[in-house]
Amino acid sequence: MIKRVALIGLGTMGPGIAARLSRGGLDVAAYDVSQAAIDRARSMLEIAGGALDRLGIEAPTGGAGTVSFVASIAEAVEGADLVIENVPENIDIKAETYRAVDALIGPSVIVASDTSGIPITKLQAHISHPERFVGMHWSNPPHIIPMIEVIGGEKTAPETVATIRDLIRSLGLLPVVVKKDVPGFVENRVLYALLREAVDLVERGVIEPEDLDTCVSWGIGYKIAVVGPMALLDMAGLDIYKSVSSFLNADLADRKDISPLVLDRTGDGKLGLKSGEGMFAYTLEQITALQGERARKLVAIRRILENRE
Ligand SMILES: NC(=O)C1=CN([C@@H]2O[C@H](COP(=O)(O)OP(=O)(O)OC[C@H]3O[C@@H](n4cnc5c(N)ncnc54)[C@H](O)[C@@H]3O)[C@@H](O)[C@H]2O)C=CC1
Ligand SMILES: Cc1ncc(C(=O)O)c(C(=O)O)c1O
Repeated sequence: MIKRVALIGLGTMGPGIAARLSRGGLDVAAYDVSQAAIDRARSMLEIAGGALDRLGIEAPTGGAGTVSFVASIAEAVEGADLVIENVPENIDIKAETYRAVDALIGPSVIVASDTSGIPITKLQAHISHPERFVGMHWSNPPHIIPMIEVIGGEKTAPETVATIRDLIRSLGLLPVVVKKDVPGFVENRVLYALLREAVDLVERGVIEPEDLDTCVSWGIGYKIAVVGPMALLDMAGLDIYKSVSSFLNADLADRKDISPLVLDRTGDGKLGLKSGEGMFAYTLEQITALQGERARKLVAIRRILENRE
């Protein structure tokens, strides 16, 4: 049974994951190399807790778990049943983290990565018990989005996948087991197909960025939360999809490299909210307001989708 979790990496994803796991009754030992990240994570925990309250997510009968911030990987993994790695999406940084963890844990401890899409088979090569290594891909913001992908690599034992799937279920979340270890798994393959087309349309001057967002959010986005793509095909009619895809598929963006628009912005340090400018420019007040508004609306929509409103 999983009761104690070591969480390594407290950037964008870590604090929300810690908040959700502890609300579900687990004890989390959280570690980051950066003191600034730890300080930020402390305040994020409180904000995430507020969102969980508004979602009506209560602690189990045994009570909520704890979150403790610790000063080393060794302290984090001590007594842990599960290690969740949340360090940057860079195979070298992840591999170094696994090597550090590997030397400190017993063979029964499961190591999970929140990688956005590096194949699990590649990552598990850096650990001495690859059968206990698994992908556990949360979606941002992780304390609010209930779906989590579970991915086994070539050497992952089926029991490891089942343990993580059951843990997610026991927390009242929605596990989706991905059957093949393809890059990007499923969520990000679909998201990145959409993002490639969206960036391409803006880059080619087909539409302004603000109008692209209105089109996708109020068109596809609004309905896709209610009707998934497979059900959408049935509602539209497969005959329509057949006709449109017969001429449209050949015209869709299919670039294999990173778009010049994204390379230019990142080259200028324009990374989005974290740097104050990306596709759009933001003041500090706008960033705070935007994050609050995102949480408020996602909570409200989730309550409706769960038939709780
Ligand atoms: N940002 C997103 O929307 C999502 C990201 N992910 C994935 O989750 C992982 C983490 O992503 P983010 O939170 O966005 O990254 P981030 O860059 O915001 O945070 C990473 C954190 O790891 C820390 N770190 C770096 N090396 C470390 C080490 N050796 N030991 C301990 N801490 C270390 C950094 O100080 C930083 O606070 C990545 O694999 C990413 O692809 C998954 C779902 C969504
Ligand atoms: C742009 C982008 N990339 C990756 C992810 C992820 O799920 O890993 C997300 C997300 O929203 O969670 C994302 O927006």
